[in-house]
This record gives sequence, C-alpha cells and structure tokens, in this order.
Amino acid sequence: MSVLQVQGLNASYRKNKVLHDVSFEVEQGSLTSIVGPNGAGKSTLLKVMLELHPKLSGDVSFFGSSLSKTKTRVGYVPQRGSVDWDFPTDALDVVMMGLYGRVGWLKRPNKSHKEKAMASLEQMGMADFAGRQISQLSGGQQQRVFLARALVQDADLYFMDEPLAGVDAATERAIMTTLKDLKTAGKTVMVVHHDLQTVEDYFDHVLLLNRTVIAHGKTEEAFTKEHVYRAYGGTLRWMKEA
Ligand SMILES: Nc1ncnc2c1ncn2[C@@H]1O[C@H](COP(=O)(O)OP(=O)(O)OP(=O)(O)O)[C@@H](O)[C@H]1O
Repeated sequence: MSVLQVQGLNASYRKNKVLHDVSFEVEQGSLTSIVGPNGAGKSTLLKVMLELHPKLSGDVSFFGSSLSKTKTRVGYVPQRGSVDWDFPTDALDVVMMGLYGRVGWLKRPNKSHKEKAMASLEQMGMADFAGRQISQLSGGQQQRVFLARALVQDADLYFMDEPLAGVDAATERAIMTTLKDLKTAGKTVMVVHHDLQTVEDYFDHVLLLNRTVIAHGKTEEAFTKEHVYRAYGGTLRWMKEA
C-alpha cells in the first residue's frame, strides 16, 4: 500500500528552481534514504511535501489524502542546525511538543502525557537529561531528544532530515535501532542521509535526488554505480572500487 504519492512536484526559491518534476511513491513499512549532493534539494523536498515551503505545481498525497487531514499521522525531524537551541526549554518539554497534535495547543499536558514523553526519552537513552536545558545538550544528545519527540508523536510516516549527521557511533546505533523498530511496527520512514557507505546496510529503499529524481526503488536495484554517478555529476569516486 502506498502511503505517500508525489506527482510532478516543482519548487523554487525566487528564480532558483530547486525541484523539477519530482515524482515517486512510497510503500508502507519502507525505510528510504534520500541521497544526493549538497544543494540537491533534499531538505527542500521534505519542506515542500510538509507545506513548510510553497510548491509551484504538483501534488502530494499522504495516505490517499491531504496533509491537513492526516497531519497527526505525519512526523518530521528537522535538521538540527535549523533549530534555535537557545530557546529556553528543557528536553522533556521538547518531547512533549510531539504530543501537541493530540493534546491540542491550548490544553495543558496531563500526567499520562508526561509519562509518555519520559518513556520516549528513556527509549533514546536520554531519561537522565529530561530536566536539562536543550542549549546545554551535546549535538548527539539533541538529536536523540528530537527522535524521542518524533516517537512520542506515534506517527505512521516519518520524515527525518539528516538524523545521523555529526553523531557518534553509539548514537548512530541507537538511532538506527529506533528506525528499524519503527519499520518493524509497520511505520514508514524517509531519511535524508549523506553517508553513501551505509546506504545499503541501513535502508531498504533509496531515492537518489539531484533537483529531480535520478533513481528510486529498492536499494539493491536503485543504488547502482551509474545512478550514483549521475546523481553526483560524475564527480564521485565509487566507494566499492576504493
Ligand atoms: N531558504 C532558502 N532561500 C534561498 N535558497 C535556498 C534556501 N534553502 C535552500 N536554498 C537553495 O536551494 C537549493 C537546495 O537546497 P537544499 O537545502 O534543499 O539542498 P540539500 O540537498 O538538502 O543540501 P545539503 O545536502 O547541503 O543539506 C540550494 O541551492 C540552496 O542554496
């Protein structure tokens, strides 16, 4: 069953056309890496799909419906660098924000919400940091808190923008375990990813993007030398020959 359909998506920043006729479909339960060079439009693709940046044309449907009707089923972990970490709040509050779709912005979270948020921090190995100001967490710890916030939302489809960027091996393992658990639970996950060495190990699907879709499908079929060359403009040394 297809949980995400993108058809003929075009988007730009002023006159700079960033996404050109992007079309693809994502099956339920897949774990997809979005791969492409810097400036390929990966983050923009997530933002346009989530209506955080306007599209010029094209259609995006979630679970056969619009985003507005399916919002609580869709989770987003933005790039760590795009967030104001000086905002005065602690880790538990950040995780509770993941519940607002359910709690509603105007209602106060109750004890069970708090328990859920704590359980999610625990799952990411961050329970001891619940009361810590987010500005006083390391980059990897911030990323774990973000993941905990996504988990507590209990969405069916997740978009994550470079969750593995700049984290150490232990955090990378913790995050990948979480992503695989989500998949096992029937959730669908799309991840912007930069490390070509781990694409085959970590992801069952790949979307190679360079302003348009270069290839998309099962990793063993789509992640070929030719497609990777094409996505990176031939500038890349193919790692298998290294
Ligand atoms: N807010 C913005 N205003 C103007 N141009 C932007 C903005 N955000 C991104 N761009 C431009 O759009 C293009 C695509 O950027 P995007 O961040 O989507 O690429 P990316 O594939 O995620 O790159 P990276 O791997 O470097 O994170 C780039 O040329 C970038 O300079």
